Order: sequence, then structure tokens, then C-alpha cells
Amino acid sequence: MTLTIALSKGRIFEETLPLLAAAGIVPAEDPESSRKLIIGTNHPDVRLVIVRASDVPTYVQYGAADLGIAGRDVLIEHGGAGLYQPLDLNIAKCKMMVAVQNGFDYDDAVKHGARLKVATKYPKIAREHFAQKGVHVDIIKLYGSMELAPLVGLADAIVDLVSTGGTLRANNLLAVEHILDISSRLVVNQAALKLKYNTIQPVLDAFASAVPA
Ligand SMILES: Nc1ncnc2c1ncn2[C@@H]1O[C@H](COP(=O)(O)OP(=O)(O)OP(=O)(O)O)[C@@H](O)[C@H]1O
Ligand SMILES: O=P(O)(O)OC[C@H]1O[C@H](OP(=O)(O)OP(=O)(O)O)[C@H](O)[C@@H]1O
Repeated sequence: MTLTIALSKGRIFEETLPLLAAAGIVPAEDPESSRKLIIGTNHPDVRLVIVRASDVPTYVQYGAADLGIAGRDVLIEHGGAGLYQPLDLNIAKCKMMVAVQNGFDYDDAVKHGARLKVATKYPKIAREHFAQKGVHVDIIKLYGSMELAPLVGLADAIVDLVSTGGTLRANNLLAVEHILDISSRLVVNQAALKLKYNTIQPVLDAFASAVPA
């Protein structure tokens, strides 16, 4: 029975290679250098489909892929319908933070009930966070490079992923609030798990045994 695994290029693909290896799966090509979107493996019945990170849940939800790996950020924004999420893989770790330009008094703005303009690729997470704090916000949806928004007056604050903090520092920004710890999870199509149980379960077990500390 064919098994299709949805992955994104870059850090998730790189950090998934050891997990695939634990399941005895070795990709036939490197998606960084190949333009192919369907990549075979050493198993004739296992293939990888290479999609945008934020599209992984959609491919798995509709059964176009049986399994996928996606960040918690992406899964929250997607909503998780039709997905079984059995395993935190502890890869692609980072934090979802609120950041502002150095010199912007975030605490004071919050204390005085200012209405904040918040630029983000993660509107659901941002909306929920500020609703919990009781802060009024206008969410400005962006698709990348959120760090630019406060520098050019598009927003007062951003909600974005932070790992080393290097991108914030390079752009004169400061993290002012931690929202969530993020890592990537294995997602499985709920129908596929039942129909292909004998194929999928050993892969889940192998991944579970290889999750980094
Ligand atoms: N700097 C980082 N360090 C560690 N993990 C990260 C970092 N940035 C993002 N991630 C995690 O890795 C996942 C994939 O990130 P990646 O940069 O490959 O895709 P993207 O550019 O965010 O997505 P898309 O292509 O859909 O816009 C993110 O969803 C997040 O969970
Ligand atoms: O704290 P740091 O270690 O600097 O990492 C944070 C950066 O990493 C992510 O971007 P990424 O590198 O994935 O680029 P992208 O926005 O093109 O996806 C994220 O959107 C931040 O900009």
C-alpha cells in the first residue's frame, strides 16, 4: 500500500531525515537541489510530497498525503480538522513572541488601553493572545518578514517566531512577551490511519523511538 508523506523544504526536511532513517526511509533526492515535488524513497511504496510548510495540514486533511510534519504554529492556524496528532517530534523548536521596536513602551501602551496595530502571519494565535489579555488590536495579516512592519510604521508590534533572536536584534526589535513554545508534530489523516494501519503504525513507532531529547 502506498504511503505519502507531506514535508516542507528547509529546516523541517533536514530535521526529519533522522526520523525517516529510523523508520528505514531514505529519500532518493534532495528537495533543495531537485525541482521535483514528488520524491521517491528507497521504498517503492513510500513517497514524499514537498509542499509549503503552511500547506502540510491541508494535504493531510484531505488525504492527498497520509502523514505530514508541521509546526504547532501552522497547526493552530489551520485548526486541525481531520488530523490526528499523535506525536510531538521536538524538532524545529522556537517560540511565538510579541516584539516591538526598541524604544516603544509596550507595557505602557497596554496599561493605558491603547489600540495596538499588530502585524503577523499568525492571526488566530495573535487574536487569541490579545483577547486573553483584554488588549484591543487591529491585526494586519502578512505572509513573511514581519520584522519590517514596526520599522516602517505599518504596525506597533509583531507576533512572530523567535529562535536565536538574531533576526529581532538585526532589526532593532525587542521581544516583550512569550506566547507559546513551538515544535513540529506528526500529523496523520484520520481515515488513512484506519485504512492503512499496518503500514502507518510501524512508521509512528519508529518516529517515536527517534524523537530527539
Ligand atoms: N527560526 C526558526 N527556528 C526553528 N524553527 C522555526 C524557525 N522558524 C520557523 N520554525 C518552525 O519551522 C516551521 C517551518 O518553517 P519554514 O521557515 O520552513 O516555513 P515558513 O517559511 O514559515 O512557511 P511557508 O513557506 O508556508 O510560509 C515553522 O512552521 C515553525 O514551526
Ligand atoms: O530568532 P531567529 O533565529 O533569527 O529566527 C527567527 C526567524 O526565523 C523565521 O524565519 P525563517 O528563517 O524561517 O525565514 P522565513 O521567514 O523566510 O521563513 C522567523 O519567521 C523569524 O524571522
